[in-house]
Amino acid sequence: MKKITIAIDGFSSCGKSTMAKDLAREIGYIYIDSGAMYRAVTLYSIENGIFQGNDIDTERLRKEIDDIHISFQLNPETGRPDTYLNGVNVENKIRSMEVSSHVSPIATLGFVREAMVAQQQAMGNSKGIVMDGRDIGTTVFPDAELKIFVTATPEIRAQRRYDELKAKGQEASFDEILENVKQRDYIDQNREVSPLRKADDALLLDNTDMTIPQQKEWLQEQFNKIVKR
Ligand SMILES: Nc1ncnc2c1ncn2[C@@H]1O[C@H](COP(=O)(O)OP(=O)(O)OP(=O)(O)O)[C@@H](O)[C@H]1O
Ligand SMILES: Nc1ccn([C@@H]2O[C@H](COP(=O)(O)O)[C@@H](O)[C@H]2O)c(=O)n1
Repeated sequence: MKKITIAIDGFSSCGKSTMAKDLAREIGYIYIDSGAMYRAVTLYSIENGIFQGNDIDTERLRKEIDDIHISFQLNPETGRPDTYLNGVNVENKIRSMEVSSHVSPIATLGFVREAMVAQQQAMGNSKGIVMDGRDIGTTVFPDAELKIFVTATPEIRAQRRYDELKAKGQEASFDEILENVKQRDYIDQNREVSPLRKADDALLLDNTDMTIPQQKEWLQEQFNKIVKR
């Protein structure tokens, strides 16, 4: 069967990667979490003194961007890809609130986006890929055969993230998560380069009142429609 490219974009914490990973596993495609790449650049910047408080030393980051190598390796325990930064597994570190609260300003920088988009396009050049993010259907793979744009209310998204952190035994504040979700949405939608927006040819999915199995079934149906055409 011919392989296609699947782009899943949308607001933060709305379930993009949950849907994308499940579909990729079912259909035997590669799954790439593009947000993890921006998170890895952010972690690098935090750990290497590129952040001074909330200020970014953009000139230093520009010089060092080509030294930031991001890769993914399947974790046999979770069955999901873990993110590696310069050869080190940073999957847990990049999900911290510290990284979440610094990532969107890093993702506004044109040279960072250029470097990430080039790597993402190289990962998808043989098709058979499901990639989720903010600009996959608009910039990274504008010719993707299947494009989805996911949304849900900020409150439900914050609640899902809060439940996830609690289930992992991590400290979490619902208000802090809600604030972070709203702030990232604002920065992502209003940046100059590749702002978050629905591609004209993307299908809209509001999953506020959907369960994980329901959204999984919906996505599988959309995939089936495309490949059976
Ligand atoms: N329909 C749903 N109902 C309830 N919980 C959900 C649903 N979809 C996803 N979740 C849960 O919501 C949380 C966020 O989902 P996920 O990480 O897939 O979102 P995301 O859009 O990829 O987030 P981010 O943009 O921050 O990477 C996870 O704990 C996931 O299990
Ligand atoms: N294609 C993308 C993906 C992500 N971002 C930025 O990274 C942040 C973290 O992404 P998550 O998917 O892990 O939430 C996100 O808030 C965006 O600022 C991006 O710009 N483009």
